Amino acid sequence: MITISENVKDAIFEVVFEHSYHCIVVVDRDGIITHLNNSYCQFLEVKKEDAIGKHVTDVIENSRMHIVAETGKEEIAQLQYIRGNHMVANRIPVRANGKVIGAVGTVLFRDTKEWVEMNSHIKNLLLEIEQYRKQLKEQHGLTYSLHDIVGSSEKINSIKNTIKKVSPGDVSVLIRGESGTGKELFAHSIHHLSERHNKPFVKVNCGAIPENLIESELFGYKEGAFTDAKKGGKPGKFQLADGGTIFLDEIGDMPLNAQVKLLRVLQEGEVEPIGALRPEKVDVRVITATNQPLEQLIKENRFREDLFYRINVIQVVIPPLRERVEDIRVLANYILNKVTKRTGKRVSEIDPQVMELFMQYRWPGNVRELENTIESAVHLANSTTITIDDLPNHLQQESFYDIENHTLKEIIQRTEKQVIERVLHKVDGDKTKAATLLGIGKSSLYEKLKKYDL
Ligand SMILES: Nc1ncnc2c1ncn2[C@@H]1O[C@H](COP(=O)(O)OP(=O)(O)OP(=O)(O)O)[C@@H](O)[C@H]1O
Repeated sequence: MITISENVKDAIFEVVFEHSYHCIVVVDRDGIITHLNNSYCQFLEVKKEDAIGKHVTDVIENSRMHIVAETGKEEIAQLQYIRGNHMVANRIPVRANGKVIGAVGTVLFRDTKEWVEMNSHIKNLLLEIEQYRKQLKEQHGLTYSLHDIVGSSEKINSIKNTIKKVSPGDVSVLIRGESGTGKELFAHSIHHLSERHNKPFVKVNCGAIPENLIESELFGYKEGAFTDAKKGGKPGKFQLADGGTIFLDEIGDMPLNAQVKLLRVLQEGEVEPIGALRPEKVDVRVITATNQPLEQLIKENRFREDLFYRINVIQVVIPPLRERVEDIRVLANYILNKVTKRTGKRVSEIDPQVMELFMQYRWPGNVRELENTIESAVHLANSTTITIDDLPNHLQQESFYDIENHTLKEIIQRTEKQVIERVLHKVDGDKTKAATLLGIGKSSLYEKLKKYDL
């Protein structure tokens, strides 16, 4: 390991601190300024010797440095209004031997002009990227492939293998699974791996189209077919997907009359637009998805049995997230990475306690719910780690009392362990303060720390 002598360290500090164009301030644990660089002095129009030794709030407007020095929670890219300007401030706690001993603050843009210029530059770049994305999507009509399906469980790997086998060719695939399990993602992947990959992928949510419009949406209409019909008519989703794949989501919600027409497409390869004199040929692969018990709908005469056999040539069943707990860790980290890249927030970790909660929770909304939970936690997080406090209340509570899988004793012990961990975190590991807050004796706290290996 290379060791750097104290002299060299001082020289580096001098260059970074004094010759930086950014404004830098350092405070101690009580919020007293110990260092203020020349850039900051000039900007504030204060003399260094007058500022050092004063409380930071007496020298810098709207400062929160003293708060960061107390809580130990960093604050990144926060707007701070100083001397008539909106600045971007970063406040980072300084720790020694595990304790917060102060904080360093930097201000990135000394005037709004620099800031506005930088902002509009970034906005332009983002717009450009968005434009390219749109073009790509228009050309290919799809966004996901098998590589985007994350998971390490046996179940997911076996589904991926099935997908690889059935993707080439035109066989119809029925994808079943609860909401948010990734049915659309798998449908995209099948298209991506098929010979049709550079032709359109068209998604139709059968549950979202009013019953009286579904036929014209799916099969189109001809000019003059009805009073409000557009001049020149309108192609249906099947015509738009010609040569490619149509993904019929929520197929169980399709009305019976549209089911008859769909069967015809599957049997004859023909669609009949409303008002057309004769059917039109289309070449479309059909992938369907549902969360409904189609067999039950057949018994109730709400779904055609002959259609069921046509769409159900290959069936892919995606298990709910709670039945493949092994995927949760890898999915959560993948989603965290995706969200932070998109938002630019510096949150890089998920607290082990949170991960434990994620593994216990039942995830009724599956991967979509996990995505939403992590996205909101990233926005709420005050540090680089997602903690329990950043999670929605219902999740904290429900997972605390998972009565189906744990005895009362286990729940009480886990609750006790989690409460102690949270209190210790709050008081920065100070055991005396923790015992007082918990209302127990210090020796009792030590016993519990030993018991729970904390
Ligand atoms: N295995 C996975 N790896 C990565 N992302 C996933 C995975 N499964 C689901 N997702 C993500 O979860 C979200 C929900 O997935 P998707 O829309 O495909 O679910 P769905 O089953 O079609 O839901 P619904 O039935 O409500 O339409 C999407 O943002 C998707 O990218």
